Amino acid sequence: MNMKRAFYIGRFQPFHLGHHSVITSIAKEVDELIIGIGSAQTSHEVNNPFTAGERVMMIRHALEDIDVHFYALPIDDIQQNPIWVSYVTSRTPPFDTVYANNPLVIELFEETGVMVKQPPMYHRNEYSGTEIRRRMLEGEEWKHLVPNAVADVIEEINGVRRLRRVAGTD
Ligand SMILES: Nc1ncnc2c1ncn2[C@@H]1O[C@H](COP(=O)(O)OP(=O)(O)OP(=O)(O)O)[C@@H](O)[C@H]1O
Ligand SMILES: NC(=O)c1ccc[n+]([C@@H]2O[C@H](COP(=O)(O)O)[C@@H](O)[C@H]2O)c1
Repeated sequence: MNMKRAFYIGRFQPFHLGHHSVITSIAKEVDELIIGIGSAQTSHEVNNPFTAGERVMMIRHALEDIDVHFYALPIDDIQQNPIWVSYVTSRTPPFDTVYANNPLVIELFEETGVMVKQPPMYHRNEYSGTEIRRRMLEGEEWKHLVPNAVADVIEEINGVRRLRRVAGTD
C-alpha cells in the first residue's frame, strides 16, 4: 500500500471557507490528509476563542461532503522551533507533502527536507479568521464566511458570546 498522505496545519479559529477551498483542492491530489489543529492548548482568548475539541468538531462536520480520508489532530505549541517538525511527526501518521503558507511552518519543514506546497489564497480579505472574529465582535454578518456546519457548531457552543466575554465587550 503506497498512500499519498499530506499535512496541513492551522489554528482554525474558526475553520472558514478559505480553509475549505484549500482542502477541497488538496483532496484531489492525495489519498489521505492530516489536518493539524495548531496551538491546540489555547482557547478562551480573543485571537483563539475555540478549544481544540470544538475545532475538531467544526472540521469533522464541515468536511462531511469532501471525498478525502482525513485525520484532524490537535497539536500543542512547544517552546523549541528546531525540534518542532520531529514533534509534529511523532504525533501524526507519516506524510510526504506539507501544504502551508505560514512562513515559519514553511521554513521549519523545508530545513528538514520536507516538500512544502503553498496553496493559493481564496478571497483572503474576507476568508480570514481575524476578519471573522472582528465581525463577531462588531455584531456584523459572518456566517456566510464559514461552512454552514461551522456556524451550527459555533451556535451550539455559544461561541460568539464567549468571544465577546473574553474580549470584555459583552
Ligand atoms: N482565505 C484563505 N485561502 C487560502 N488559505 C488560507 C486562507 N486563510 C487562511 N489560509 C491558510 O490556512 C492555514 C491556516 O490558517 P489559519 O487557521 O491561521 O487561518 P487564518 O484565516 O489565517 O487565521 P487568523 O486570521 O486567525 O490568523 C494557513 O496556512 C493560512 O495561510
Ligand atoms: N514551536 C511551535 O510550537 C510551532 C512552530 C511552528 C508553527 N507552530 C504552530 O503551527 C500553527 C500554524 O498555523 P497558522 O498558519 O494558523 O499560524 C500555529 O498554531 C503555530 O503556533 C508551532
